[in-house]
Amino acid sequence: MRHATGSPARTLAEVGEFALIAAITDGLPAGDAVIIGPGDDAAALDLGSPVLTSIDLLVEGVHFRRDWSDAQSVGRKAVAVNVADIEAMGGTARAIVVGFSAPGDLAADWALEFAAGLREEAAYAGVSLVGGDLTRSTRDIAIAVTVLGSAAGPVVRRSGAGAGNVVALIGRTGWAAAGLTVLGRGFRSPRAAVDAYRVPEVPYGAGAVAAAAGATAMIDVSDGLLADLGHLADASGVVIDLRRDAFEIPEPLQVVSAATGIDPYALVLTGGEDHALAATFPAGAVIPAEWRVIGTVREASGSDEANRSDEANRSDEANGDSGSDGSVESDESVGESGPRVLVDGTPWEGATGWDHFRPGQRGSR
Ligand SMILES: Nc1ncnc2c1ncn2[C@@H]1O[C@H](COP(=O)(O)OP(=O)(O)O)[C@@H](O)[C@H]1O
Ligand SMILES: Cc1ncc(C[n+]2csc(CCOP(=O)(O)OP(=O)(O)O)c2C)c(N)n1
Ligand SMILES: [Mg+2]
Repeated sequence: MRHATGSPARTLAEVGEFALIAAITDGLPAGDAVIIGPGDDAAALDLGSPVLTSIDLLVEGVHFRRDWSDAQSVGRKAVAVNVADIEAMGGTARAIVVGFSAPGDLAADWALEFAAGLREEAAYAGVSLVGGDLTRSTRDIAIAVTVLGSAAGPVVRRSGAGAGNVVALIGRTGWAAAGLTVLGRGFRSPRAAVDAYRVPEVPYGAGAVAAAAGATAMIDVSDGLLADLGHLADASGVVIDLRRDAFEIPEPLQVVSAATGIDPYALVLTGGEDHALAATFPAGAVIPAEWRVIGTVREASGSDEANRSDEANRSDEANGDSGSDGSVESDESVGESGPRVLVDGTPWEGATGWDHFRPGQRGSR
């Protein structure tokens, strides 16, 4: 793609908006859902129905840093985190539109490598890039990806979990948080954890398989397993009880835990950004291959119900908010407000996941 913008050292201001659009869209492949791709006032798609759509933003300094992630990884992540939301509905992502905003002095190469990352992950995930928008920003890079998808069967909501269901998980948890933690402390290893932070390994295709297998509720794990299952439990009006011994601590997480003193279970249970899928299935359902049963669903008691939308049971421990001083903040506010997600029958003390506007929760830059 570099040919369209000339020398790699050129800035966006030198390249200009339309040459950059041309460089991004030149020769883009289009899937069979695409009627009109980039280049007109809107794209046209034939998705059948229903159409699933979702958007996620990636903001420099909040979701990524240019010194921690290369542009191609940021492009791949921008696609992956969005496709994960369609997976979590039991659907199949078909198309994305991408908003990209960057300062004029950004190296054009960064934008082109970002676009290459978009293409790479889009091809891998089976989605077509059908449009977008470019603007200049005053300082930081911001990316907004909207994804469109279709569902062959009924869509799987967060609200369908019932007492007696089993809870199952596919994909990794804790890896990205482990990577973010070490990057926050100035290290680049273990490499597998840092790579997981840069680009999540989304279990593409697993959402539709879970839907076909009768999943009653589903969510992707962006903020942290306990936090996201809390959203699902909240929407379903149930309590989820996880079994700690259902979780193995993979080797890179053992290394990060040993080096930092962070509880490896805090990483696995509360670390965000791996975009695993968590779903509930009826008791006795055949759980699809590669899903691991991690817990059960039970009825909310009266006091649980009264506190249905109370999210006091959360904080930020495993999301790499270890600060430059290396300290880990925790939240003691679990208590009278019955938490909706338990571990071995007990409320989790402290971190359940990431909350952008929580005091002390921040992306560093
Ligand atoms: N600015 C907004 N306007 C309308 N809906 C929003 C906005 N922000 C979030 N939502 C909706 O709130 C729900 C939860 O958002 P979020 O936690 O970001 O979901 P996810 O983790 O799946 O990306 C989603 O249905 C999302 O579409
Ligand atoms: C530089 C940097 N600091 C901190 C983080 C950690 N972080 C940022 S957002 C986030 C949670 C997931 O992002 P969000 O925008 O909430 O995704 P959504 O739930 O909407 O899918 C985490 C763990 C990061 N990825 N990069
Ligand atoms: Mg979101």
